[in-house]
Amino acid sequence: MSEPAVRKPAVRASTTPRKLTTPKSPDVAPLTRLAEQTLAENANDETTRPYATRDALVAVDSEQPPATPVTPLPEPTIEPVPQETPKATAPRTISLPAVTAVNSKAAKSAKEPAVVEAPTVLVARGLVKRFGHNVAVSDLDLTVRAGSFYGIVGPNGAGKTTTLSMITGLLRPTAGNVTVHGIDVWARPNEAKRVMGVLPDRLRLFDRLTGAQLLYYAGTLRGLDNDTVRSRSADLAVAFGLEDALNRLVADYSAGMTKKIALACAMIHSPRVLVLDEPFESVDPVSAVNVTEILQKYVAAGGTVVLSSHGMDLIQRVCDHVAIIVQGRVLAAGTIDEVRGPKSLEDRFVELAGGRKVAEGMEWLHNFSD
Ligand SMILES: Nc1ncnc2c1ncn2[C@@H]1O[C@H](COP(=O)(O)OP(=O)(O)OP(=O)(O)O)[C@@H](O)[C@H]1O
Repeated sequence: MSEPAVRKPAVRASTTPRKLTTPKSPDVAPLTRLAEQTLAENANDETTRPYATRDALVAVDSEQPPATPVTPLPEPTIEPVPQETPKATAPRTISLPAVTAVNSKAAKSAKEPAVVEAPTVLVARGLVKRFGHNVAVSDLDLTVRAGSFYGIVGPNGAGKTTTLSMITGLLRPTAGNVTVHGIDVWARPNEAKRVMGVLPDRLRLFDRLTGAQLLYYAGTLRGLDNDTVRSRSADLAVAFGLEDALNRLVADYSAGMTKKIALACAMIHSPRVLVLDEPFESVDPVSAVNVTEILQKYVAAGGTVVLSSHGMDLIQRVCDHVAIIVQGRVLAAGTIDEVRGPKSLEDRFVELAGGRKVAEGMEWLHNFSD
């Protein structure tokens, strides 16, 4: 079968694969190695294979298949992707509120110029989504650059999930267009989906499979061979703390475990872009730290993460860029420091989202019924 071709954009890893320091947590070491190796390998691979298919990433005990035997799925047919120069898309400047003071952390500021210089990997222009009379997303623009850790925040019902669903080819826009790595998501959805790993909101998994089977299914669907799927599944299980759960049905997983196995499925083919809708929802603090570290190293190796979250502290700490969406529109976008100005991101968010509401007329709640 001929290998599909996807044009490799210039990302930081393509020139000088960055050497990562030994991770603090031994749990994420295998995945760190995986991300580093596969991204560097992809970047240097001029035959432009969409997924890294290393023969032996990490030593795997082939004597330890998933407890429930898995019938290998037939090799999926993957359409060749024509070599194509991505359209030079001039990023539209989203007007930012005047920033009078910047309270930047040295480390964050140091990496921002590199991100700003990087090529665009995700461009959304004029996105609109109407559900009947309800306009969920209204003329929304978004530009994400390679190697960026991009946060999307907004109040409930702001249109974050709707936006991410349109970006990832899961929900057809009423108007507008999206390109990922120069590929028009809605004109060439199969090609666009190959370069993305997606964690949708309220994802319905095939939960009558075990975790191992689900990972196997995800990896095989993405065109990985048996050995690679097994080795990566083992790495991902360790990284997400799911080793002991791999042989249990996903239906019996807790909410956080389900989120983590879905996240693992999104990452197994080492995509260039990860689009994650509320990846930390229900995830315990220790796992959240591990997941964050994995994503940070993925970004450091040249990957791009776009995630939505209600965790302002997390976004401020982890992301280099943020967009605040309110009522389906981007009200502010840019580096974290540009958007928040002299305030905390949370205060800026609350201000843009309409301010805090003072709860009045709730005296009945203080007169207990018993
Ligand atoms: N399938 C649908 N049919 C009708 N309306 C929808 C549908 N999906 C979303 N909406 C509406 O679109 C708007 C945006 O919803 P969306 O789920 O994108 O918000 P969100 O920012 O992700 O919210 P949250 O933070 O609560 O997850 C809401 O008014 C919602 O009711």
